Amino acid sequence: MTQLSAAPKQPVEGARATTDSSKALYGGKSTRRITVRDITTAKERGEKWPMLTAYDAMTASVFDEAGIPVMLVGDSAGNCHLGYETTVPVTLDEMTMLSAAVVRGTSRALIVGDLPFGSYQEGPVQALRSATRLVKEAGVGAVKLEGGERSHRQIELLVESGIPVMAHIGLTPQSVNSMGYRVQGRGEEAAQQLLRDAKAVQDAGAFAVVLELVPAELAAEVTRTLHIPTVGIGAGPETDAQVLVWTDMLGLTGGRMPKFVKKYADLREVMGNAARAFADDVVGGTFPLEEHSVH
Ligand SMILES: Nc1nc(=O)c2c([nH]1)NC[C@@H]1CN(c3ccc(C(=O)N[C@@H](CCC(=O)O)C(=O)O)cc3)CN21
Ligand SMILES: CC(C)C(=O)C(=O)O
Ligand SMILES: [Mg+2]
Repeated sequence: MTQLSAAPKQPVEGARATTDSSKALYGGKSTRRITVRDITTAKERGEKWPMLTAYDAMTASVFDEAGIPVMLVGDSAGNCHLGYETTVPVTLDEMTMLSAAVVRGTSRALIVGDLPFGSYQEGPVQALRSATRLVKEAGVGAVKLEGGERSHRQIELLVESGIPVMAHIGLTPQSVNSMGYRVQGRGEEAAQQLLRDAKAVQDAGAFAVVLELVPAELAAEVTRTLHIPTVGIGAGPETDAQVLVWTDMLGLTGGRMPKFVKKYADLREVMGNAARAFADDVVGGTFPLEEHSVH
């Protein structure tokens, strides 16, 4: 991480207190990495927390310094970072490389690596082999996989083996070819299935569960029912945590956004303007100037 080492790894004492977006989770003092246990006890204290995706070391270092306590190396890297249409083609090799970069770019956040499609569906042994790569080669502190009841055996073996698991139920994008991108849990039967999925992943030992694109009232009920934290995306305001895809919330993704996205900046415009200004300068001969030149 030589390129990034110019930025202080351990922020100077005092500077952090006012800028930290998650003081409570960090206890306002510790410089060690957040652990799964910190996340669990946050629910007992009634603290909400933010999670963002990250796919590279530099972006992750920005969020780490901003005090984001948990980062997900999401397989949304497929469409947000690698140029695929969906998350389906993403490979375990790609997730390992991106996860390693995010771990190198951070010193405080808990890093969760997403297991990509095809790396755990064969069964618990395949799941353990894949998760072990993310833990050993990339250094993630936890992994995430999609599916409730259908993935409970995978979750059990990973947890037994010492790998913390974040589950993911509701809309599970790796199943886009069979379920589409539709709201899940609407209607009594679908709501009961979501509740069964939530209990199944908790019983299997997951330390947290993502609820994606489910009605707010149902997400609130799941959050009250479970003792593990719920992480919402398009799941209303009552979940214990919220996650957004970083390129969506910073306005870089472009195109039509899902309804649940809040855009906190327009990096697409900022970066486009900068690129156009550079191009104009070069074409017009106003860059470089004398001050940018060596003799
Ligand atoms: N850029 C990006 N942002 C995401 O949040 C995201 C990804 N990519 N890729 C992986 C999954 C896929 N996700 C998606 C994809 C599409 C919709 C979508 O079209 N939602 C509609 C609602 C459809 C309905 O009403 O049933 C919307 O308008 O919100 C939602 C989540 C969430 N994840
Ligand atoms: C949307 C989140 C939960 C995710 O799985 C991803 O970014 O891949
Ligand atoms: Mg994902």
